[in-house]
Amino acid sequence: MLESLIETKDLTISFGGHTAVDSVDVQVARNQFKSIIGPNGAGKTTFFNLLSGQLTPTKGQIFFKNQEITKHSPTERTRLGIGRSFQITNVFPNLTVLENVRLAVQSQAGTRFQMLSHFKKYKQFEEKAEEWLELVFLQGKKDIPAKNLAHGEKRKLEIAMLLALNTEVLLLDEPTAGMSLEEVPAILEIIRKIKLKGDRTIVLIEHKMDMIMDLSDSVMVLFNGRLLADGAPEQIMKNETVQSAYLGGLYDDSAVKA
Ligand SMILES: Nc1ncnc2c1ncn2[C@@H]1O[C@H](COP(=O)(O)OP(=O)(O)OP(=O)(O)O)[C@@H](O)[C@H]1O
Repeated sequence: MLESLIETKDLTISFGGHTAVDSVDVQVARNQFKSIIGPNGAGKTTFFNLLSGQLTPTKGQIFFKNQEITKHSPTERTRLGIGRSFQITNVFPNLTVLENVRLAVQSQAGTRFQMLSHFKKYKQFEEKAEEWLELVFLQGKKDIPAKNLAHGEKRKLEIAMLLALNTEVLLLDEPTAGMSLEEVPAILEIIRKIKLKGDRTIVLIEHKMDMIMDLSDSVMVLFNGRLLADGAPEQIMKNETVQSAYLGGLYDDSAVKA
């Protein structure tokens, strides 16, 4: 039995009369790659917002390493080890790509570097930032202002900034959203590299099914806020309830084809 790193129990949130996430019991094991799929409006992003602390549930609980974190703020959760991909709004547009990542490195460094001189510290932060930029294929762009990056490059920068926080868990919300088709393989490659390092637990929301099948150890399906299925990718694809939800005309199937 894999150790469960994140666990939700009866996790529920309602907005007015609408229950966006409805009694979800789910477990994510340490170093597992788990994907969340489901039609538009199924509750995927809301579920993420509950995990990362942007939203507080109406009912139910969230545990991280067996500690209840249901009421913890987003900052506390990041400190504990749950990181969520930065949105473009968290990027300083006028700072260079390298400076943005260096600041993220610095923000998690805490007191570890206190003994070093200011200059040495700065150098170490910068070297670490360069490593992350190399991993996301942005080393060639490190000296340009973040605002001058193309959309796909900004998404790579967000991933580098998330990696720089060194959290055990990475919550990735549609990293390929809004990208041109040519940009998608690079993102897939970056995520595969992170997975292969083997030291992170990754939860991914994606509409691209080939990517889900390629990367996931486990897939959970949300439908109308409810957990419809949860299991190995091949099982999920064979699951009749999932098939009828996806293929039975209950929703726009562009998500499956994409
Ligand atoms: N703050 C909010 N206030 C009211 N309703 C909300 C709020 N956030 C989400 N919802 C509703 O909850 C439902 C789930 O939305 P959510 O964005 O989580 O779906 P999703 O599965 O991520 O969809 P998509 O694939 O389109 O991103 C939707 O009906 C949405 O309108």
